[in-house]
Amino acid sequence: MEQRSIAFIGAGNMARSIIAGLIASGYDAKKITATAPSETRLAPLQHDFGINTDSDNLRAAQQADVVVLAVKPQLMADVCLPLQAVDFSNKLVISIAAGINSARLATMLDSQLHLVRVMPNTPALIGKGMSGLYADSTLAPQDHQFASDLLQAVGEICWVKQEADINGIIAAAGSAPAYFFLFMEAIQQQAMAQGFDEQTARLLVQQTALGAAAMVQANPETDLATLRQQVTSKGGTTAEAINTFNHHHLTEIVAKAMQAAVARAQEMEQLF
Ligand SMILES: NC(=O)C1=CN([C@@H]2O[C@H](COP(=O)(O)OP(=O)(O)OC[C@H]3O[C@@H](n4cnc5c(N)ncnc54)[C@H](O)[C@@H]3O)[C@@H](O)[C@H]2O)C=CC1
Ligand SMILES: O=C(O)[C@@H]1CCC=N1
Repeated sequence: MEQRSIAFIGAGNMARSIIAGLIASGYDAKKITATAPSETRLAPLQHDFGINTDSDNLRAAQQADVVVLAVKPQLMADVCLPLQAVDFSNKLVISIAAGINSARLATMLDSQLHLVRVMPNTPALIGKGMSGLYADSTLAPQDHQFASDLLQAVGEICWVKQEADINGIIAAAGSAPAYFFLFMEAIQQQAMAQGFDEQTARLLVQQTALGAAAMVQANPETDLATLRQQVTSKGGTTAEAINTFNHHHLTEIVAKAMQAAVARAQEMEQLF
């Protein structure tokens, strides 16, 4: 991919995940700078990936071709204010923040922006990310391509046609690793309650989750319900477990949880 200079404004979990994925995919570490107010976040990034770090957001943004906004949504306005001094006319801005829309970002930076909103997720750290991307029709094809390449370096991507769909991506992918971790925690806890030690319980759940996800990936023509049915022998053990999930309305619980994620993103759009 094109090796533009990139400044990550904010060096937390998500920036680290993307940086790790980029470096693993061969991106030039010297072209990447990450910023944060404290060395505690920056030193490990410099040590682990050999990238540049800077505590000065303005300098990093001014020197970069691509500015990735990767701070918490509630900090975005404060972080953007000094960046209003940057000339964004020849820069691509990528925001990974949940709940801050394009119009608001343009106001915060007081500029017309070449902007892509991206909703990644933390498995980007190991090249298994899932990112949704949105840009309006004014984005130049080469910026569109760069954003695609950047996120494809750390996993799969899908472009959405309307900005509002980014909130759907949050619910289905950005936040979703945590749902799977929660489910895995629950299985691990119950396996321990049934007598397995912690390590064995973890192995049981992690290998099973990996195997299930790999089966989904390996059988793109087979729908998820069929894969489930293949495990579920009539009158057997799985049927009892699935009946119990259904009895307690698992599908409705998931729907409500995803709707709550979208609602919170919409609420954040008003708050920040
Ligand atoms: N964690 C996740 O799974 C995902 C997070 N996001 C978005 O990514 C963004 C960052 O989230 P996380 O990485 O989880 O948060 P985080 O709290 O781990 O990282 C935020 C970073 O910003 C830095 N920071 C604080 N004040 C700053 C300042 N004035 N200038 C520069 N950096 C500053 C902090 O030192 C910290 O390293 C958020 O907007 C979130 O909505 C998007 C998708 C997934
Ligand atoms: O929880 C959050 O707000 C962020 C956005 C998606 C994942 N983490």
